[in-house]
Amino acid sequence: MEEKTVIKSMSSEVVLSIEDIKEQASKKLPTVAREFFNSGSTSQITVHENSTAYQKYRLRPRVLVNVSKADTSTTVFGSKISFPLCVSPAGLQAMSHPDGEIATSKACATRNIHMGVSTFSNYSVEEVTRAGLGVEPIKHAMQLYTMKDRALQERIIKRAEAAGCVAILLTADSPVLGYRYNEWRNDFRTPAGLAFPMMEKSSEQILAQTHDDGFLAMNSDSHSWAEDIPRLRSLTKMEIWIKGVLTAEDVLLAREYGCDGVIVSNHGGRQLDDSPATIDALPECVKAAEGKIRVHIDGGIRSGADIFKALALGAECCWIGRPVIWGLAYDGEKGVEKALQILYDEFRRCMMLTGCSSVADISKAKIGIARLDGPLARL
Ligand SMILES: Cc1cc2nc3c(=O)[nH]c(=O)nc-3n(C[C@H](O)[C@H](O)[C@H](O)COP(=O)(O)O)c2cc1C
Ligand SMILES: O=C(O)C(=O)c1ccccc1
Repeated sequence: MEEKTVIKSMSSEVVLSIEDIKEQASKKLPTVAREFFNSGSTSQITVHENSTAYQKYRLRPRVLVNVSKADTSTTVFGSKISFPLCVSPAGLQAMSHPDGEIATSKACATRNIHMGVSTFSNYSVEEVTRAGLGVEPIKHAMQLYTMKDRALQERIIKRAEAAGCVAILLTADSPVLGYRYNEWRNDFRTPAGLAFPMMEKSSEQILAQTHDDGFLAMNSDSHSWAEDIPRLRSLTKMEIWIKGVLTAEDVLLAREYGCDGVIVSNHGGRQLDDSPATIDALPECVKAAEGKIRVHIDGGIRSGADIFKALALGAECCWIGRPVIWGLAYDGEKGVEKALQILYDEFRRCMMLTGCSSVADISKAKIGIARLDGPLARL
């Protein structure tokens, strides 16, 4: 009787995986917030496939390799991070936990990884960068939209640069928001009391609009490579990355326009549904990059093995969105720390068990494609 009680309480409380954190978050978040965070657009094809597409890859371990000095670290934005992961810019983090992006920045500093700051952050870029000043200060990248109000966009750029951000992540996949049933069904609005300081908007102004209308009023759908990239280049010394690339064609354009990197991303399946899982778009993007432009990836990454597979397919670094939001809902800063710790531990063990002593050892030779009708297909 007593033993059973112990086992039951352990199984309901022990949080060991990102899935566990998601489950804990689901218990804490109101339905409207949970649906806003977790959903993709229209039929939910892409949001789902972002994660499941990783399952077709299998690992090809090498044995009897001395991995006693396995080193998971890598360099991103010219500075060393503890493993190849950064946190994607996601707006409205204070809807998940009151400490929002401040807690995320502190957890990133504890784990020594970089962080993207959304234009729709509930805390200012100055506050968020300050919170990341740990033992080894981490780097922040400012996420930017192609905005209608160019003067406001310019103020955001200048503030980000002055606050110490090292890169702009230009979100290029959102001339309009994706078609999101949950937001309309729930008449989704930013909760009272939350502000968007980078948008220079108060809680009252925000409440007057739905998310969809607010976005429509803000974002420019007349954006273009030729108009926007040279303009941004003239405004800042920060690196310029294009977030939302899914094709070789756009990687070639990013190269042509002198961008520093691309993030292969479908916005976590929230924009164009039926676009490919990012891990499936990655190979053509890496090929088109020819090592001349950096290639990162986000979307659906939920384990250390997923990070390993993305690196094996040529990504230099991975980013995560929802796992951080779930960590925040679960336990604020500690919850994000936990999510990052899980991914770090899983990635490290994955490296060691596949016989990799450094991130540079992770290559195509370490993975294959599982087939129902035959042996593992080599890449
Ligand atoms: C709640 C939420 C808010 C987001 N807000 C932004 C944003 O403000 N700007 C942006 O470029 N991407 C935004 N994204 C997309 C993320 O940057 C990222 O591409 C995506 O979450 C990665 O997929 P994952 O959540 O499956 O890890 C958001 C995603 C979510 C889930
Ligand atoms: O919902 C999103 O995907 C997104 O990009 C966003 C934009 C503004 C506020 C919050 C999230």
